[in-house]
Amino acid sequence: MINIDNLGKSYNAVKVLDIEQLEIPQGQSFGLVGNNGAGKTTLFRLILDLIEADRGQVLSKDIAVNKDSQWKKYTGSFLDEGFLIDFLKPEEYFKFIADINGVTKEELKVYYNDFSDFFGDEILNKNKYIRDFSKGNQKKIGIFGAIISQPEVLILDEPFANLDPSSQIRLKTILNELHKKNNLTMLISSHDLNHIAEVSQRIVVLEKGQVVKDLLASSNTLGELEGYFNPATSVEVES
Ligand SMILES: Nc1ncnc2c1ncn2[C@@H]1O[C@H](COP(=O)(O)OP(=O)(O)OP(=O)(O)O)[C@@H](O)[C@H]1O
Repeated sequence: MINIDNLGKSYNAVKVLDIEQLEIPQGQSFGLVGNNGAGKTTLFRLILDLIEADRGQVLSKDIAVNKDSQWKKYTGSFLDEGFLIDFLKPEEYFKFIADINGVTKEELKVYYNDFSDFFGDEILNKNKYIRDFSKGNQKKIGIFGAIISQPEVLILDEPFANLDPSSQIRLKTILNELHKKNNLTMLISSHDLNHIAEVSQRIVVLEKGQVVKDLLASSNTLGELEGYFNPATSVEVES
């Protein structure tokens, strides 16, 4: 579904991404972890053709994302608040995205209903511009915006950050249900190893722009990740 081929990006002669080969098959829930500055957002920005690679390419359904924009029709994403239109109210923003993607008013109403627990009483009918919402609520608006089009591919950068604990739990349920129901290909980054382990079938660790671990989820995944990020706590896992 998404193929990364010999992809490299540097800033000021410093390599920030260097991935020879990475394939994310259709329907996989793919978690991306790594310390600050490891290159997670850079990878997502390259997949979404928001920045230009120095070398290599990203293919979505075998077509280079920087050569053809077909992928935009089936890809939903939210990386940061730059994706929002902050002088709109949430409903105006959602309608804008719905209109672009041919989602009807009725369908949008159904999605509002599906997301009512996640939104709480904080997002809809507030008569407030997106810029005036808290960081966590802006994140909820962005995540919902990415999902409205019912994409085949969903890319979210640190979706759990800034959310309160109840919303984090609800988001995990939403993502797992979407993944299962729609055979969604899901790319999610997070600093929270527990969360990422709960929503991913596969977890890749980036370090200094390189893939240093590529794990298929199992009962040992969390322990392996904790061992990697904090070797002092590493415990031998009996097989
Ligand atoms: N526009 C830019 N100009 C210069 N350096 C950049 C630019 N964008 C990213 N970088 C650098 O690239 C490296 C990777 O950044 P990136 O944001 O991809 O990391 P990250 O893994 O998402 O980090 P974090 O977990 O802190 O969000 C960092 O060293 C960052 O400073």
